[in-house]
Amino acid sequence: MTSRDNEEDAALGYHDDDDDLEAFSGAELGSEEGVLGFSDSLNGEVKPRILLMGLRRSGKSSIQKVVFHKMSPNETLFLESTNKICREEVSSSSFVSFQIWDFPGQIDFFDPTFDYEMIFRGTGALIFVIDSQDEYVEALSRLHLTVTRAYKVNPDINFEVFIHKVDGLSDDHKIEKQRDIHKRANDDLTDVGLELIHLSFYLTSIYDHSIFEAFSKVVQRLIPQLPTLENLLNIFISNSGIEKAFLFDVVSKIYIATDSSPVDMQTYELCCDMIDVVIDISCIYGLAGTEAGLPYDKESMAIIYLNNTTVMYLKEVTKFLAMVCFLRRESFERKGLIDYNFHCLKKAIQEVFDVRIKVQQNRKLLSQRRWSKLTMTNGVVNSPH
Ligand SMILES: Nc1nc2c(ncn2[C@@H]2O[C@H](COP(=O)(O)OP(=O)(O)OP(=O)(O)O)[C@@H](O)[C@H]2O)c(=O)[nH]1
Repeated sequence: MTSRDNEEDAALGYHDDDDDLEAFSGAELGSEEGVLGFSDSLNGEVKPRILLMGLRRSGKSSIQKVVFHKMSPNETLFLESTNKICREEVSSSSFVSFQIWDFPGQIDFFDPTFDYEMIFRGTGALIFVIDSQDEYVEALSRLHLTVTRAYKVNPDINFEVFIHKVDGLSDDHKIEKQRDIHKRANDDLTDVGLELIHLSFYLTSIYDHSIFEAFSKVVQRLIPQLPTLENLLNIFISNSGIEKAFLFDVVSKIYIATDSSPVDMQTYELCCDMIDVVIDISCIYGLAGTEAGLPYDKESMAIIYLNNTTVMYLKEVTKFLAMVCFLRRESFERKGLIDYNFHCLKKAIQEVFDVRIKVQQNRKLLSQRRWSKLTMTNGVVNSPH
């Protein structure tokens, strides 16, 4: 934990969910022969922060538990109200690596012990959850207050609004609610001359895949390498006769990149189901007796023939990432070509990671040099560690 973290903890009295962290221990960064090894170089990295905010009982903790802890939606009925800020590290891969802060219901911005400036300064995305099954007037005024405060401290935050619990609404009703919330929230910002602030809206529910899809978009916007990954996937599919390809984080089923053709919900759901099948079968029949963790490795791959002449193909990319693609049966006859192109794609992704690692190392070196200069001028010669 960095000194900055310690400072923040003291300011917040936050609570590190040990169990939660344990659940992710298998998904921490680590190097292993044959897989991308990122641990050393990224240890000193400050991870982008995602804040989960919203009124009490809007569904914040449920979202976190369902997406990152595989909790079944029904179990969330028994979740207790959060009364402290819960912070959790998610480090499934070098690309998907961030902290989630789950806030208890209302945050009092006027409480002097709550240093919101410090919190917003290091934030990458702020997710504001609105319960669509409830009256949302109060939620909208909270959203406005939160967004305007956060924007003043850090204008680079991505503001994401989850119109949540839409499972109880008809399709027409959903669209109507989204339009109304969108209009009111933007009108409020325009009234105070802050129309520059961009809010993104998502209709979500923990009872279907919409919450995973929305979270995927939130995470993607925090990945600086996204355009490069998209480009690589475009090149890959156009040279392999593939119709659609996704790069998935296997643990959370968040897709961190896809080619530039539009994503439809059904395709995304099929990919999630395929990952579940692969992991479930591997849990039962593979890797017996090995240490607990994800039964997913270099050999992991799966082919599913659908009854509409489409083939789904899953292959391991890194310890935590999988490529899932859709193609026609005729195209799959050239599996050799696809595998060769996949090999090139994997190498290219490795290079993207390597550049990131070099940048991180340079930053680390630079800060070490600055540190030693500082200690020398103070007449103390200490090692930075
Ligand atoms: N129908 C429906 N219920 C949901 C959904 N998400 C969460 N809930 C329910 O909403 C209730 C409140 O969820 P929590 O996750 O505890 O809400 P919270 O925002 O963390 O609440 P606080 O900790 O008090 O701030 C629970 O009973 C959940 O089962 C959803 O997508 N659909």
